[in-house]
Amino acid sequence: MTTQKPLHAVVFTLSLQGHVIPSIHLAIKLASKGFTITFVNTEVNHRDITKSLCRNTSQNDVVDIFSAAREAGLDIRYRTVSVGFPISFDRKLNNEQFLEGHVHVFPAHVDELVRDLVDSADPPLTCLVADSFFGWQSAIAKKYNLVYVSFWTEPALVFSLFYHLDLLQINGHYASHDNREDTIEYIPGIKAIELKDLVSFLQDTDFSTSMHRLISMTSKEMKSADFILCNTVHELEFEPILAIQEQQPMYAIGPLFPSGLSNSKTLVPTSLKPEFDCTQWLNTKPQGSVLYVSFGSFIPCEKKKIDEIAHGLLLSKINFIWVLRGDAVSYEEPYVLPSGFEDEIKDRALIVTWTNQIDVISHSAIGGFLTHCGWNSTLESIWYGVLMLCFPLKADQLTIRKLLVDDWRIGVNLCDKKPLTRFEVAEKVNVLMSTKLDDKLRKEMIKVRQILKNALAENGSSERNLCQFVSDLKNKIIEKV
Ligand SMILES: O=c1ccn([C@@H]2O[C@H](COP(=O)(O)OP(=O)(O)O[C@H]3O[C@H](CO)[C@@H](O)[C@H](O)[C@H]3O)[C@@H](O)[C@H]2O)c(=O)[nH]1
Repeated sequence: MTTQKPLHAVVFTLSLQGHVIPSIHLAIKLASKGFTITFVNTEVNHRDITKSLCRNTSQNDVVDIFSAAREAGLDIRYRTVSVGFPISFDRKLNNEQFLEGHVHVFPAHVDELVRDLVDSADPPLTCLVADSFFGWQSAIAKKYNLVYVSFWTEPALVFSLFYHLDLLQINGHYASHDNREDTIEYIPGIKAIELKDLVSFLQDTDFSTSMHRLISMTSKEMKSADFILCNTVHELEFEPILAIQEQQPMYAIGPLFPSGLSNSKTLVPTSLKPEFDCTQWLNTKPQGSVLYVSFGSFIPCEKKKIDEIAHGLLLSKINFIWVLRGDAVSYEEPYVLPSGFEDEIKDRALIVTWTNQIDVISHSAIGGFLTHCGWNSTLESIWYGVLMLCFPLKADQLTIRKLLVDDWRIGVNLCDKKPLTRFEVAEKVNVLMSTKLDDKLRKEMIKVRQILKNALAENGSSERNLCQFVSDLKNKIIEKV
């Protein structure tokens, strides 16, 4: 039996910038393969995207972020869902409460929306695609007889760590009070990883928190997915991918970027904050002379370290753009730069609260990226061949640093010697910015960049994997009806 109607998938994303961006690009990719997509943004994401576009709307006005995509011929519908808190609820200041609601209250709102789609959508809803970090996907998919696709926005290596949480636990490397210094060599598809390179949450000694309940649920949810989509590239991470594929169908379909990257003003707005345009300033700077500094969208850094980075940038004498969020060091109090800093750097630096990162790192004036090693920033930097000075803060960033510096050798560690000093910052920035074309680091970057480009080329691995996924999904749906 074949189905004539297009596949209809509902896509759910988290209220986090680093997850919304790849989820939107995934939705566009699936729609471009003929899917009907209902993309569900949280109300908070929707409000922030709308605000960042400076539209004059009230909370109830639904500005459909996919309208241009639809005009371009894609069947993407747009809905919003409450996460169970009033829109004014500050997630950053009440994280425990938020995570509890995420697991216990949010699912009721999701259920209501999915039920409505199941009852009325045309073409009929057949598939639920959701970020892997929810706790309710498999139950809702099962209830409505939908195929469940888990979407992983981080490297496959990190997926594998969460997937094998039970192994880590049995061996005393998770949820254990021993601070063992061993190298972990028993996870299928991971040759060796040191404890310090595990995702920060897996190194916690207090695992009674909501975050740890969520981690445990995530690990279980992954195993009940019909399919797993991962924003990575097979050739870069084939060992963990092949090991997972022995258990479940996993497809590396990354990097998930705006369609037609040459024009970063994509069909669909993805930014949760207003963007400051840096391109005019960059146009005045010589090629490769500017360091881009950004630590992602929400994790704060210790004030002492940010102060050392500020002084180190001063000492380095390098041009730089620094995305310094108001909450760079704390959600309670805005960060204040050392006195006199802005006067001293005014001819060679630009400090902004948010920008269009792709516009910045694709600019020829950029010569390096001081990054927190978020996975999106990492993929974007590789795509544009920008060398990275790695300063992971938390979460998977510690593991991504290992990939960049130890495995692929395309990044430099910022903090080798603890504590971080301004002198180390200045020294490493200068080393990074003076890297020559024939240096090993740059040669390795060219190779890794080519792997990413090949993956997205016609008949490249990510393209093939996506087509394979669509075909396997169709078969699964036929099996289900
Ligand atoms: O001024 C800025 C700064 C960032 N970005 C974009 O924001 C995204 C940031 O994503 P990422 O680099 O992954 O960092 P986080 O926001 O910290 O992302 C979270 O989500 C990622 C994917 O799951 C994880 O790898 C990170 O550790 C986690 O903190 C990227 O696409 C950037 O291009 C901008 O557009 N403008």
